[in-house]
Amino acid sequence: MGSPPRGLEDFAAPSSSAPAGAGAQALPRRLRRMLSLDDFEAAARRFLPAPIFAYVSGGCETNRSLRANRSAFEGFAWVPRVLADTSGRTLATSLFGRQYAAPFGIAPMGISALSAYRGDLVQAQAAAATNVPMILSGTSLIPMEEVARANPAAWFQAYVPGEPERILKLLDRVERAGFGTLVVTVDTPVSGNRENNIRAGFSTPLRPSLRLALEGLRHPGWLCKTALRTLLLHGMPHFENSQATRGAPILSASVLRDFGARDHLDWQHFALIRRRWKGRLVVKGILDARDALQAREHGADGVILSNHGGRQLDGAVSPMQVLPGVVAALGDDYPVMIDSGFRRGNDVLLALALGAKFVFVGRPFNYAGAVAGQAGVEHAIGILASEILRNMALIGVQSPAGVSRENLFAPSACQ
Ligand SMILES: Cc1cc2nc3c(=O)[nH]c(=O)nc-3n(C[C@H](O)[C@H](O)[C@H](O)COP(=O)(O)O)c2cc1C
Repeated sequence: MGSPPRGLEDFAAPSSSAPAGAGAQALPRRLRRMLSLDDFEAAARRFLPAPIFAYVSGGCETNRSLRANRSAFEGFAWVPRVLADTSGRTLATSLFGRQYAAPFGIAPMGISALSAYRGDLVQAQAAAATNVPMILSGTSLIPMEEVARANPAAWFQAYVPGEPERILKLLDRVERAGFGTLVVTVDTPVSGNRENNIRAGFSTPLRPSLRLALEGLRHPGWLCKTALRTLLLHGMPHFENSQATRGAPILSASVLRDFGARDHLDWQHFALIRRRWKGRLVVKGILDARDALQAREHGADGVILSNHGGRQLDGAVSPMQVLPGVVAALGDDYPVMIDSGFRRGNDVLLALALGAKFVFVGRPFNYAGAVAGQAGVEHAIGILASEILRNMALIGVQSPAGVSRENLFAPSACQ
């Protein structure tokens, strides 16, 4: 213990194509103490005003799904193979015809530029530098055009508006901005009951209050490096990307958001999107194999199994629990991706062993951007990548795609 995490390249076999990120360069001191993704959470808890930390970290109601997302991994165990010569192992992973440097990417997170200075850009640039995918949230605060310029390979996530006309206008804007992959999030017909946010004094838009002001003053690092810097250099942030035109400001006395009703959306709306959107189309927020089949039948190029990080339906099953059934229904070739609760390289490998093609990670990258900007996100990516690379050697496989149920103890238990 005590030594800083070694950079990814130190762990990579010479022939492996690993993300750059936390490579050979000396790490800033504040990052040397970040040995695992959870360390970023502890650092962000200190750095961020309590209402903002609560918004990022929280689930909803009793946090049952939030907890289940972590405990879902407990039921699996590896049976490693030995003397398997893994010296040539690589993290390189193909998805949608593109080779990424690792089998994971950054999940879409709304208002990331509130916790980290230019948060969406920071995530996009870190993803570009390390060659992993990053999904820009539809409730982000930096114009999508700017993020696409910084990372032309970034994906865009939409909470599609309720009216067909507004859906089409948004799609046209996303296409003009240059995004090639659209992710449609479908687990938010209404917002989850985030009473934890209310208790912590958080709302969107943020309402100015004495409590918020005091919290800002008690966190001078965030106040100066994120909040005031943003206001001085870029003005009041707005919801930039929820629709074809700029939306409401993030700080406003009125809590009215301009998203409108979405609980009437159905597969016909999705069919409309498919007809208009010529690029790659991914559905995020699926937990039932029947919905995954519907998505494929309606022309989706892939699905992301997700319970929204435990932020929507409290008690929703963890995606890891339904993954084997969904993969069985869709077959081994269809891109089934997954998120919610992934914190370790081990978690990523478990999902791949059960048939997922790719994993997305949310909160840790948000925390990493908050406490250390782009370098922080790159370091977090490097940590996760090095954990996967190390465990591949310990399990005895050459590539992330090389793990399978055969590497798991009692694989029948996970059907
Ligand atoms: C702060 C925050 C904001 C989020 N905003 C969005 C969003 O705008 N769109 C979306 O599809 N999912 C959103 N999510 C869900 C994530 O994309 C992802 O499903 C979830 O965070 C994965 O769980 P994890 O944080 O445990 O890795 C958000 C999650 C968090 C933590």
